[in-house]
Amino acid sequence: MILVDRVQMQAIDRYAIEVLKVPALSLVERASMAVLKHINLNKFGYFGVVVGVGNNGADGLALARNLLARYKDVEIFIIGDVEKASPEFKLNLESCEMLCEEIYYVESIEDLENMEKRLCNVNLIVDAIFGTGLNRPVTGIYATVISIINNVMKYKISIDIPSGLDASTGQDLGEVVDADLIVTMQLMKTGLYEREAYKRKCVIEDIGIPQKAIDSVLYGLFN
Ligand SMILES: NC(=O)C1=CN([C@@H]2O[C@H](COP(=O)(O)OP(=O)(O)OC[C@H]3O[C@@H](n4cnc5c(N)ncnc54)[C@H](O)[C@@H]3O)[C@@H](O)[C@H]2O)[C@@H](O)CC1
Ligand SMILES: [K+]
Repeated sequence: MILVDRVQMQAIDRYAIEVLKVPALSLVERASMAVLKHINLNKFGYFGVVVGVGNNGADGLALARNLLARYKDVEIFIIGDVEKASPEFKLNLESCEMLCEEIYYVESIEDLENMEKRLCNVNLIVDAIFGTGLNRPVTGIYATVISIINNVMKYKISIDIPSGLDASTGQDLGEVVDADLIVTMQLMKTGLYEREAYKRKCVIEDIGIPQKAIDSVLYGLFN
């Protein structure tokens, strides 16, 4: 099995997008469909999707859009400054806004209380706050959001990595989402592999990153 750390995964993503011209939006879409594949839609019908504003959040919004397209009930909670969001996030948000009336921006104590109350009603929580972009301790509102997610006793799926976990070292960078299932994209991350408790809950899904991007970054081929 190939293992990659955070920096290697980011370099592979970048190579695929910038050198091999794979559209970032198509990777995000594939990531969302990879997660959807692991959701039993006969069992789960009401979803809380909690997103940060990077591409992990974009994966979450694309998943929300695909669930909404199937007439599922979805509530979306956004943490962070949308002005600074990635283009893939913004595009998916525009579509979610057309399909979903339940989009909540979590900024204040009241917003946190509202989120907690609402998450108690859903059947499944999707964690799309941080992925490989997490590079420092989780503090403030992010830490509170993760502890609320952990306190709500619902089935939880983390996209790529449980938010709060260091993708390279497997260290908890503060609060970490206690996921029931982790759908990690394209390659196993060292941080997940090092921690038995996370490794057990992990599935790896191909999202269409060409092998050439992996060979170039990991083995210096094609440079
Ligand atoms: N690069 C790409 O285009 C792709 C990314 N994908 C997804 O996107 C993720 C990576 O996306 P991003 O690089 O946008 O990063 P993330 O979405 O993981 O993180 C978003 C941003 O959070 C900020 N941040 C980091 N640590 C923080 C902290 N402790 N508190 C507050 N903010 C913090 C960083 O500035 C970071 O850019 C992957 O894990 C994967 O899920 C893949 O789905 C497909 C392709
Ligand atoms: K995540």
